[in-house]
Amino acid sequence: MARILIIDDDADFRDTLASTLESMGHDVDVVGDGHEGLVALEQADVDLAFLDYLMPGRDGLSVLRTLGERGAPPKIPIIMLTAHATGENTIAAMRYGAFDHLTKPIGRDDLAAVIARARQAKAPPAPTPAAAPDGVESEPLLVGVSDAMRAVQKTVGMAAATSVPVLIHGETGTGKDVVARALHRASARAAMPFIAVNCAAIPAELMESELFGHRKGAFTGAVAERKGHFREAEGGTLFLDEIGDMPAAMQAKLLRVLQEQEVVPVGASQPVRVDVRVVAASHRDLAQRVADGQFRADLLYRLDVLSVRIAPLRDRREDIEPLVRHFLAGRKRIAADALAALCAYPWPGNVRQLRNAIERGVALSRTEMLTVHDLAAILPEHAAPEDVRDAPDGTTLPEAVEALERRMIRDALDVAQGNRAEAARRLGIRRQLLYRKMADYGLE
Ligand SMILES: Nc1ncnc2c1ncn2[C@@H]1O[C@H](COP(=O)(O)OP(=O)(O)OP(=O)(O)O)[C@@H](O)[C@H]1O
Repeated sequence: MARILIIDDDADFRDTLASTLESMGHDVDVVGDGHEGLVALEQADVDLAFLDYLMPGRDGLSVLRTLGERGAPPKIPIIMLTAHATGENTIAAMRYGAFDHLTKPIGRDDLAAVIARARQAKAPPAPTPAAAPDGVESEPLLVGVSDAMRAVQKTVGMAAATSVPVLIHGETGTGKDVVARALHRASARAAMPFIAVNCAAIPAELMESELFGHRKGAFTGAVAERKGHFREAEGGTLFLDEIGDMPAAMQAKLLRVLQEQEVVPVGASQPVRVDVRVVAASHRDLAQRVADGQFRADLLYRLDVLSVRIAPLRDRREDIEPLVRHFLAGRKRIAADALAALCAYPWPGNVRQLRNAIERGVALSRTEMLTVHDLAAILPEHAAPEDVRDAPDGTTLPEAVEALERRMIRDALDVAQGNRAEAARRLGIRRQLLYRKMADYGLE
């Protein structure tokens, strides 16, 4: 049995949660706003608390934040509850020391599970009291509602309260850069620079000077002093993308910088101290690169203090709809069948490909609603299933016929190398009909 505090302004929700918890054998205290909640958290002798996010006056985030600023970060696990989880409020809650961030309504099994986890936990890690920027809700950056993306958001929030290195894994286009930026923005370094460097794009011989800088005259072409990305990022975050492509000699130098917290500019005799949080990312399997002798194991351990794994988009299809709406940004609406097709598509290029597809759709469609007809232009590969029996459940006969027609027309045009008269002949239809269908399906 635990003693549990509920802080929520919604009386109905509060009472239902309280009676559920009581029926599970717990002792429950309730308060109805953030001010009382703060007092209760500082004074009451409870084992854990459920804290509502949106409350008039002092909201849940402000309660957590104030505890941190008063130097009394939550000593007990505090579970943030919200009806509207966003990447931003998830990151912010975890950043300020929430034990977990859950969405309402919360079922009995989930309640039991989180209480068990919270009771096993030791004191939650103290968040750094320095304030992150205001307006956490201003610009949604890390969009996604899937369990996989919620886990990423929570890790980003927890990592933001520290300055340790973070290693981000994910296929190309999954959002590694977005995660690194969200981490920086949620951290106490937010007002300082965020510098992103693509290690794969820098020639090996220039990398040392790019990262650590050089003195004037250090080598031919060094006509002026250069600071280098580490020093440009002073006080902030340096994002080293495609770290797996870093040449071996640079890996050794980077390891030393991480160990010593100082860089030696090319041509300089004295090291310069740096205060930089390093976030690295790779689309390669770095453990495999270590096994292949292409990446230093000691550097991997240094970088991989906290890991964030971003799943490919095809493995978190629940994120497609919120991403589509985020990228449309209100410029157009989208028809249900078009959305369903986008959700079914495998997205080998992940979120980047989805974003580009939406941009193309917005540019190429003349109506204010994107329909399934626009998809042929958005996704050139948007093909009908090879066998109509493979069509997703719920496909109607007209949709199946349309998909088949579209594929046959495209194939005939391919075989006829774009010659429409020839394609019409192969299809056994008149040229005018082919033209009309091509226009209907956006195949021109
Ligand atoms: N969760 C997300 N919410 C909003 N936008 C996203 C999200 N994930 C990715 N994007 C968008 O998708 C595009 C690709 O993301 P990003 O550049 O971060 O991918 P990446 O994994 O760093 O790619 P690469 O491996 O090529 O470096 C960007 O335009 C980014 O804004």
